[in-house]
Amino acid sequence: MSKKLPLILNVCDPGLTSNSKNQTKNQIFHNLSSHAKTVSTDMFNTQWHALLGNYCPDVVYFSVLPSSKVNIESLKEMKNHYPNLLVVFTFTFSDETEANIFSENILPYIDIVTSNMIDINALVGASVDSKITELHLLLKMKHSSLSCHWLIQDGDFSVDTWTNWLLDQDSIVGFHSTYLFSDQRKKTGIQSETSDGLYSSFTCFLAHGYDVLDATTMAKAYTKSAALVGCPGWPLQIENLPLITSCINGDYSKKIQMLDSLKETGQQKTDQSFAKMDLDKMGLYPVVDTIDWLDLILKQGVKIAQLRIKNPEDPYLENKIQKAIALGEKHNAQVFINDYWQQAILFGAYGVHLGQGDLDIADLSKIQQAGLRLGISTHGYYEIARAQNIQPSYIALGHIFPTQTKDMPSQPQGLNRLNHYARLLKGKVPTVAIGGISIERFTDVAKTGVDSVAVVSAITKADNPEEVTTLLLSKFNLVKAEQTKKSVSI
Ligand SMILES: Cc1ncc(COP(=O)(O)OP(=O)(O)O)c(N)n1
Ligand SMILES: Cc1nc(C(=O)O)sc1CCOP(=O)(O)O
Ligand SMILES: [Mg+2]
Repeated sequence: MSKKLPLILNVCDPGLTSNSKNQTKNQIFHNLSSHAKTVSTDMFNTQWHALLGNYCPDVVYFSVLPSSKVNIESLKEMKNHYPNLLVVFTFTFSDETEANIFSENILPYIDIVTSNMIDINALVGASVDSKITELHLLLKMKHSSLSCHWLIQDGDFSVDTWTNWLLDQDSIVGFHSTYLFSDQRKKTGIQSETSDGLYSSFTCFLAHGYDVLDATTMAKAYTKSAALVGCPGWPLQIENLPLITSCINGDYSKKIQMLDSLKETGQQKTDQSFAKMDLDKMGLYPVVDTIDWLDLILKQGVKIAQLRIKNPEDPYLENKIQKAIALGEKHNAQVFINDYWQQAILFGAYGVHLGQGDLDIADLSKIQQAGLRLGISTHGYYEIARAQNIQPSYIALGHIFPTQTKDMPSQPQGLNRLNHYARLLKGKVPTVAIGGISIERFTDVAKTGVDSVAVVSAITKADNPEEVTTLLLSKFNLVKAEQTKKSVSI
């Protein structure tokens, strides 16, 4: 059965529905496997009910001129009828009155505003050289303008750095890409062309069901490859992911310098990569919470495992970490310690596994300088881009299926996305799939090409854990042997 393509209702001003800008947008929708129905603002105003009634779009995308007359009542009724429908609106500033109409009447019905830095500065009365943190504060002060997301296009021709900012009430995230345009393209106003490409591809990724952070990450990757090669499809090159600087859901007072200085300098990728893994020893990756479990699985021949103790008050924590390291050495296996990076360094562990939240707190340089491997959890493209900037020893991709082992704030990724992630990262950084991977699902997960498949309950809840461990080891080896055979015969 073929999968239904996501649908975008593309609302443009009359006269713009058939121009070349719109052709470029339609090309992007097509390249990114989305359907778009393009209608004029007039048509939206008078017929939105019929347009949405036939079959409901995933996103309504308004890319209209400042003079455009989007009917506020229609917008309001639409949002009341379809509260979950995502509405993206490109804001362009014309004058103070238009800006106030936008803020007071249109903004409450929009989920994501896309705009450029100059127009946003004008909207909030900021000077052109305002820092992003100042702009964020001004937007917060202005009405309830940060109840939605703002995707802002910034850029500096002089250093070929293209930055987008994603703002909401408590967060500032910077997405930075550096690439060269020819002088000719610069002269012909490439900036607006780039914003259109970015917003249109962003809308497609939203329509595919990605959240705003993932959709922005992918739109940046798409527009970079469009600038470099012309007409790309689904982004598959890790080099095109943006560099990311962020302060999510928190007080950014300690990060002001890092967030603001980027606007002038662009961010440098860290020049330290973490120690490499032995790829031949990846494969079945059990994650366990006791030394007994670790002993059991290592005795079955497992060569990569993790000690994950979630009680930091455990009186025997240090002793257990030391035992885990010793067991790893005895069995010549790669044993990672979850969370406790200081103790892992102190006792000379093979590696440490950290989550995204830990990345802001842990001293990554210390871990890297001590020669420990680093594994990082991710749950989508944004976190992958963030992890990739750190050049870890492996990237974990979770959670693939619903899991009972841990409360997850994110949605299960599924095999389709895992396939994309595995292709994106193949040969660049080793990958580990985790989350809800049962014995029955194990082979399908291994077939995506990930380097390791991590399991908790498949082993720890099994009637016969030794037997299941050897079964999963042999399942992985079988898939690997088939993949090697295929790659040799190609
Ligand atoms: C291999 C692997 N992948 C992901 C995780 C999850 O780590 P984290 O996000 O830090 O969450 P906790 O495990 O600490 O609850 C992992 N431990 N191992
Ligand atoms: C510890 C953990 N981290 C996850 C992530 O997605 O980051 S999922 C997970 C639990 C995996 O357990 P099970 O194999 O029993 O589903
Ligand atoms: Mg952790």
